[in-house]
Amino acid sequence: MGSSHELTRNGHKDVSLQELSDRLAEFAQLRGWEEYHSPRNLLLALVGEVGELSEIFQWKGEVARGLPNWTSDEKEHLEEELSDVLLYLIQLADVCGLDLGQAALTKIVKNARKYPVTNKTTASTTN
Ligand SMILES: Nc1ccn([C@H]2C[C@H](O)[C@@H](COP(=O)(O)OP(=O)(O)OP(=O)(O)O)O2)c(=O)n1
Repeated sequence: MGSSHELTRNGHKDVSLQELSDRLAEFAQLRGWEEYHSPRNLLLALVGEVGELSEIFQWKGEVARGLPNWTSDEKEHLEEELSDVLLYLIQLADVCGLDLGQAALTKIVKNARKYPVTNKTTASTTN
C-alpha cells in the first residue's frame, strides 16, 4: 500500500504534510528565523495571508467551481496565496507540537458523527 507512490488526480506525486513540514523547518532553520516563528507570530502571518487570499475573490461576485473564466495568471496567484495559508498553518501546528494530519482526520470523523448522512443529503438523491 506504499502511500508515498500514490499519485494525485493531476498525475503528480502525492505531497505529505510531513514533507512540507520538514521543508519548512529547514527553510526557517537555514535563515535563523526559528526565533520569530512563535505560535502568535505564525498565527498573525496566517491571518495576513488569509486576507491576501480573500482579496483575490473580493468584488468578483459569485465564482463558478473550476474557475472557468479565470486567466492562468489569476489561477497562479490563487495557488500562491492558498499555499501561503497552508504553509503558515502547518508551521503553526508544528510549533504548537500538534500533528495536524492526525488531528484533521480525527475531526472529519467527529464531523461525520455530528452530521449523520440522511436520505436528503446523499449524493444519489441530490443528483
Ligand atoms: N518569516 C517567514 C517569512 C516568510 N515565510 C514564507 C511562508 C509563506 O509561504 C511566504 C510568505 O512570504 P511573504 O511574507 O513575502 O508574503 P507573500 O509571498 O504573500 O508576498 P507579498 O506579501 O509581497 O505578496 O514565505 C516564512 O515561512 N517565514
